[in-house]
Amino acid sequence: MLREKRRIAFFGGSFDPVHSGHLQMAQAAAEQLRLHRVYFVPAAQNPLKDAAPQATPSHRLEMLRTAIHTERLFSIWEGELGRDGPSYTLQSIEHLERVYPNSHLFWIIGSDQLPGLKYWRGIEKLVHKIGFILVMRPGYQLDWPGIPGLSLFLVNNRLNPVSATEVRTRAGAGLPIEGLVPPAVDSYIRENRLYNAD
Ligand SMILES: Nc1ncnc2c1ncn2[C@@H]1O[C@H](COP(=O)(O)OP(=O)(O)OP(=O)(O)O)[C@@H](O)[C@H]1O
Ligand SMILES: O=C(O)c1ccc[n+]([C@@H]2O[C@H](COP(=O)([O-])O)[C@@H](O)[C@H]2O)c1
Repeated sequence: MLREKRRIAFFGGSFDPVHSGHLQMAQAAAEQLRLHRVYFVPAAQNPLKDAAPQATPSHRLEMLRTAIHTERLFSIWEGELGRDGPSYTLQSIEHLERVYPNSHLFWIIGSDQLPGLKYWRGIEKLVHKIGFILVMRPGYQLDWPGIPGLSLFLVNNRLNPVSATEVRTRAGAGLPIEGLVPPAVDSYIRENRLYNAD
């Protein structure tokens, strides 16, 4: 009997910190695209961002671990944190396609990433290796990027306006971040005084 190919999604991000929007989008993608697994991929450095993440790689990783540990389908791939320089997705996928042969590979993005997608390194090659799972983000419409060969799989999600910037700003100002991040991440930020939280 022919076995169904495994459907594996990678969810790249700075996760500085991971927040409720990230978790909801991964859950919606997993359900609607019948994913066998979702790997969160913390980036060392987004190639298109000037600023480095505020929290250290080990704090961002620990917050991810604490946020997903009860979710059966979720794991973390730490490969980008161990690489020097910008975290190019193509470089990650060229490695991952060897680790997961005979699988359908996907990369999850929010709709704010669409306008910049054509600037990703080797995007013309990347689109033939993976499908992009697109999650709408308030304020960012479906702006078709016009990249030949691009496969976009649209998730029907409840819009969530939360951003990591909002979490960092509120934590820095001593305001509550309850509901924006899982309770364990909230405690972690306070205990470790991240983002100047007291
Ligand atoms: N609320 C959200 N709705 C939809 N997509 C989101 C949302 N938050 C983040 N994303 C997507 O998740 C991925 C990782 O995002 P990232 O870790 O940079 O969080 P962020 O909230 O965008 O951070 P920052 O505010 O620091 O830019 C990106 O593809 C981004 O588009
Ligand atoms: O490969 C590229 O050129 C590239 C350019 C921009 C963003 N990315 C990836 O997109 C993901 C989103 O990053 P961020 O910082 O917006 O959360 C993260 O995994 C980045 O490494 C990748």
